[in-house]
Amino acid sequence: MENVFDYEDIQLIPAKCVVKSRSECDTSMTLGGHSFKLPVVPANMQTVIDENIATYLAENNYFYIMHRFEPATRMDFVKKMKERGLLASISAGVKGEEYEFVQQLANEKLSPEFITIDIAHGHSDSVISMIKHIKQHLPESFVIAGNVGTPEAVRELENAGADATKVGIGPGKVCITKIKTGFGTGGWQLAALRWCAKAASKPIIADGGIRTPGDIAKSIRFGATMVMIGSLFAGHEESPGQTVEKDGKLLKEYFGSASEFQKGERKNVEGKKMHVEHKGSLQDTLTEMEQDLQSAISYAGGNKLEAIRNVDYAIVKNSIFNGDKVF
Ligand SMILES: NC(=O)C1=CN([C@@H]2O[C@H](COP(=O)(O)OP(=O)(O)OC[C@H]3O[C@@H](n4cnc5c(N)ncnc54)[C@H](OP(=O)(O)O)[C@@H]3O)[C@@H](O)[C@H]2O)C=CC1
Ligand SMILES: Nc1nc2c(ncn2[C@@H]2O[C@H](COP(=O)(O)O)[C@@H](O)[C@H]2O)c(=O)[nH]1
Repeated sequence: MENVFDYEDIQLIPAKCVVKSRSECDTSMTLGGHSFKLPVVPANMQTVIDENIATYLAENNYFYIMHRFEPATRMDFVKKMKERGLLASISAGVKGEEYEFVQQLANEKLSPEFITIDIAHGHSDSVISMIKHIKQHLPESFVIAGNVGTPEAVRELENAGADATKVGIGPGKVCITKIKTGFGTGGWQLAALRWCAKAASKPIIADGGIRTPGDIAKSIRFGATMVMIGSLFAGHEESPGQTVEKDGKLLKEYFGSASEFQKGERKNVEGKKMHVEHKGSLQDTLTEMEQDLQSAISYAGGNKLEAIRNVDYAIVKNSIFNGDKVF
């Protein structure tokens, strides 16, 4: 590992503008042969996405990944999305019952367009075996596997058949993996992304640690095809987390998928619960992200997302915020 840095340590360097208006800049991207408006996906967590949000995103050409924490509803969810002509994008784990679920989908000829294998330590035989199981029974599904934090892991999961890998162990806002285990990419997620992206031959999804819209552009610069975001999406009026009022201010609950709140027990806890500011509508945030990304593309000197991939950058260690509050 040579240079180690994170989002706040980097600034992208502007190139000459080639557009007359930022509205000319195109933020769309493709994954698995499907085109989406933004290279952004809300985290597959229970306080970030539910069926209503998934449907809204699918109807409006945004990528989504439904979480896996209400397993009994997944089959019906896939059916409903298919009946409406919408993309079905679900998550799976690696335990025994998940193998049966995949088999059941295959028996019913229900092939979700996207399946994300979502476990904490994705560089494992259990994930490799699940990738192979999905590819055997649902060969049409695009498989995203994770989470990982090393080039070796990216290569192994790709070789096992994963169509994309998800990078990020512990950079999340409600993550306590770093504190509980001493491991992860928390604090150097952007450098880990670059490290992994250099080894990847398929798309990478950068997962966790995004705190500002500018971090999306930085992720693209360092090799991400898509960026998964939890905390910035958890506070909307549509968000599934409970709304609470504190000192006259509206807040929304956001908890980790490995938190005691999610698990219902205090075992192998690697996540916590917090409250995030109530932010209004989800579409407002998506629109703001699109505009900020259009602006980023213009600073990169192009009119498409790809322009960001080649810009120069400066490492300005921990100096960006200088105590300023961005939002
Ligand atoms: N991105 C991140 O940094 C992290 C994300 N998470 C999220 O939390 C949720 C729960 O994750 P997870 O606990 O993996 O899911 P599960 O509870 O479904 O566990 C999946 C399987 O992997 C095993 N397992 C989990 N962690 C390890 C490990 N470190 N070494 C060996 N085996 C392991 C589990 O067994 P057993 O429980 O018996 O060990 C279980 O059999 C997921 O949504 C995940 O994305 C959790 C932590 C980090
Ligand atoms: N270590 C843990 N990571 C978790 C947990 N629940 C979710 N996550 C990861 O965080 C990101 C979202 O990060 P954010 O910075 O955008 O808020 C999410 O996609 C997961 O990968 C957890 O309990 N522990």
